[in-house]
Amino acid sequence: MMALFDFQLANVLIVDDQVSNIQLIYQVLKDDYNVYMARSGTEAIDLIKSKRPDIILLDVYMPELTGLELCQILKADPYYSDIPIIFITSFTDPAQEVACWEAGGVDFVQKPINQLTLSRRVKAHLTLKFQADVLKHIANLDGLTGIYNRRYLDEQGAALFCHSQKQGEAFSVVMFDIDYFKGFNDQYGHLMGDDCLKAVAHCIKGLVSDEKEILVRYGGEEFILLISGKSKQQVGRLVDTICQAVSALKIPHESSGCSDFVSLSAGGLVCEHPERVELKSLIERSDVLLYQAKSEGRNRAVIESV
Ligand SMILES: Nc1nc2c(ncn2[C@@H]2O[C@H](COP(=O)(O)OP(=O)(O)OP(=O)(O)O)[C@@H](O)[C@H]2O)c(=O)[nH]1
Repeated sequence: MMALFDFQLANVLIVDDQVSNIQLIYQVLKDDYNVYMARSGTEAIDLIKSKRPDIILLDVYMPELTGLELCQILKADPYYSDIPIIFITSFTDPAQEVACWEAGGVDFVQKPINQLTLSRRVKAHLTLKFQADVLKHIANLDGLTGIYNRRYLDEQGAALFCHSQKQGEAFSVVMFDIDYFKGFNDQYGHLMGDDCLKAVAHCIKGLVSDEKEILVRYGGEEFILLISGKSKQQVGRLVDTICQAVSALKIPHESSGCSDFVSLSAGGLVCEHPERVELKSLIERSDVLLYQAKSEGRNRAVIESV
């Protein structure tokens, strides 16, 4: 049977101030995973940012930043909170065990380390983590078009917006809507309507970059694109490219009052200083601009900056 997850791609981080402990754990795991090692909490934070480990094996007692403190820091950060942390402990005091659970650890391995227990625990928690990742991914996708859904917008849109605010980069919200889509459904039927939605979503997605742009299906025939770090001119060019690409699909639309083919209207707001506003208000204002594009004749984009 084919393995469901490729464990060899898993990144495992060992954090311990004692080289001998690191070496012992490394020997147990090195053939099965990508193993990274840190000798202090601060070194670990750098590796966590650059390698984004799938699991962390963390010594409880370390000078400066302790394992408990590092665990608390990671659990408080939504970006890292889902990384499972297994504490490597030598304590016998139940109160310290409680402190590890309260800090957010998922499990313990006692020193002296039993190698089989260590490797089984790591495998078990990696399996749970990968299963959770898959479920989360599926929950964030729109069932019809396969692009992200509104739930993803709520989670990751906020994260991208926050990133722009911190970096002081422009942030834009663009709303797209298929013109006269009710007429399309009435004329060609809902199944053809579904195919049209899929084709349009696929077309837009192909023009969007993954890193600093988020595309979601917002409602029935509405899509939202969030863009970080682009000027009004750049956003205008991207929106034109998207609208032209959808028209170039040449999906016949006899009930359209503005084109022979399926077309888009778009409303976009480019915010030069996102630190002064809320994402919700940008979405509302881009909706007003979309409405303006509709009332000015459809098959067009209205882009403004604030
Ligand atoms: N086939 C299909 N149709 C959908 C889906 N979701 C929403 N719709 C349809 O999309 C249509 C949206 O219609 P309206 O909101 O009146 O907008 P419109 O006809 O596009 O008019 P304008 O936006 O003003 O150009 C409705 O007929 C919905 O039934 C879907 O998943 N599949």
